[in-house]
Amino acid sequence: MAQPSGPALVADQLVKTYSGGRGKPPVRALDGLGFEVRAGTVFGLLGPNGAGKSTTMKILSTLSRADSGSAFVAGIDVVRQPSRVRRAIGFVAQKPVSDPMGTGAENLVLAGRLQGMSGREAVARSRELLDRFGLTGHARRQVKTYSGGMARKLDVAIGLMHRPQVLFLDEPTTGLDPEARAELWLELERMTTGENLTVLLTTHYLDEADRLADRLAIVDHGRVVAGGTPEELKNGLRGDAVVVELASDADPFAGLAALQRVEALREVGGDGRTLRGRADSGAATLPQALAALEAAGVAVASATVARPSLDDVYLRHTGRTFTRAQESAELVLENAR
Ligand SMILES: Nc1ncnc2c1ncn2[C@@H]1O[C@H](COP(=O)(O)OP(=O)(O)OP(=O)(O)O)[C@@H](O)[C@H]1O
Repeated sequence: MAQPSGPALVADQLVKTYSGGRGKPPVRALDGLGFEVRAGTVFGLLGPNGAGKSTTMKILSTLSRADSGSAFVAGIDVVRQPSRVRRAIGFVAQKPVSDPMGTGAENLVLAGRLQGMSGREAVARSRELLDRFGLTGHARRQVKTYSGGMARKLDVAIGLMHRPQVLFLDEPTTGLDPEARAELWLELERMTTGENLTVLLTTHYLDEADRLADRLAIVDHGRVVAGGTPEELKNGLRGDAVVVELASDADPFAGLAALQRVEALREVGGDGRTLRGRADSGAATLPQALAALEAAGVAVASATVARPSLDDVYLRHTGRTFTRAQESAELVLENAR
């Protein structure tokens, strides 16, 4: 039975092994992966290529079956009632689904009709979505004339035609230029507030996860290695970096001694005229650090506070930087071809 008050998505102890093919060992794509997503929120699965994000999405959207474990969408068991799950979800795959020869409006209406909407209903909903995604002026143009960003927005609109409760977005901005990415982010933010949707998003862009996801699971080798809001994950690293550049005539030793007296600052150290420390709240500690330096008569040239990034979080939980993990995953895929 559906449990509207429960989590919108549940993945519990999912295991999935693919046969490696022709003498190669099997691939354990999921190794006990689990998470829960609250209704009306955006949940991000963040991990490099091959981490198991798409496999998870396929299992939750009934396109694939787990070897063991369970999964529920809007309280519905994906194995027991797959057709009910399909009605409750929209799926925006990495590859475009629209017909390039059809217009934007035709594609939307067709998608609505395929989902069982009446002609009138489909036209009304398509107009609403064209407007929401800023495509009204292009509704009568063939999709083959659309830019990458416009085609992507249309794909998302197609996924939303039947007003799903849960939308799956598989790497929505891969392949888009930075400007089109930023624009799609804005649209996605608007969409989640406007439609009261639950969104499961996979991405290998740290900035995308940081910007769009209310909560995140960092996935590595088929397991969730860390989870929380982007802020919680970054705060888990215990502190912002406070960096002070001293003026050329300042005494670095006096500066160091002054900073060591600031209670909120830990791990104080220096490299030439650059002094640094960590603080739970960099913004609150920076004025104290500057006051301590001034009182000690040490002149400052500049000062900055840097928040820990999701890359730092990734490094902490997987032992390698995200960029490095992504590069080695790409190398493995290259060699497998
Ligand atoms: N149909 C399949 N047959 C064999 N191995 C597969 C299959 N699909 C996925 N895999 C393997 O399972 C692992 C997880 O793949 P998955 O596509 O879920 O990862 P991902 O995190 O979504 O990566 P990507 O960002 O590249 O889509 C990888 O090692 C992949 O090569």
